[in-house]
Amino acid sequence: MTDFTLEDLETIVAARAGSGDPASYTARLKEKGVAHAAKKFGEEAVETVIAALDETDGRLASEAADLLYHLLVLMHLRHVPLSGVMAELARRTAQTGLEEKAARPGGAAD
Ligand SMILES: N=c1c2ncn([C@@H]3O[C@H](COP(=O)(O)OP(=O)(O)OP(=O)(O)O)[C@@H](O)[C@H]3O)c2ncn1[C@@H]1O[C@H](COP(=O)(O)O)[C@@H](O)[C@H]1O
Repeated sequence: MTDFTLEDLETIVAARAGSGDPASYTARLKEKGVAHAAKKFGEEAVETVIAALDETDGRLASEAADLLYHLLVLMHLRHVPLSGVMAELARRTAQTGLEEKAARPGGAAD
């Protein structure tokens, strides 16, 4: 159990992205831009799927960690704070997932 939160990681990502430190992977992602960060996120998503289907729980946790880190970098580069995502998730708790899906534009349940 750890008390480390996604908000903590978001703060680290913001600091490292703006650090200009040549040793920082986050700063390097920022230099390469949103399209590159989005591509990296997509790669990590695929690796998470593969781990979910075929690998150990430990490997899945590791790939999920890569995925969440890359999501936070992508959100930072697009200036969308985690608090905005949490507010959207909080709003959705008022209904079930299928009700929320049906309420989306063109989102009738399948
Ligand atoms: N949580 C992470 C984290 N998760 C994954 N990664 C990096 O994401 C990369 C993913 O691996 P890949 O093989 O897909 O990519 P790669 O081949 O290394 O890189 P590319 O050349 O393909 O871009 C690895 O380099 C990992 O080190 C992370 N890099 C940083 N963090 C956090 O960000 C903090 C700041 O890191 P720096 O910005 O590097 O100081 C760290 O202390 C951590 O808390």
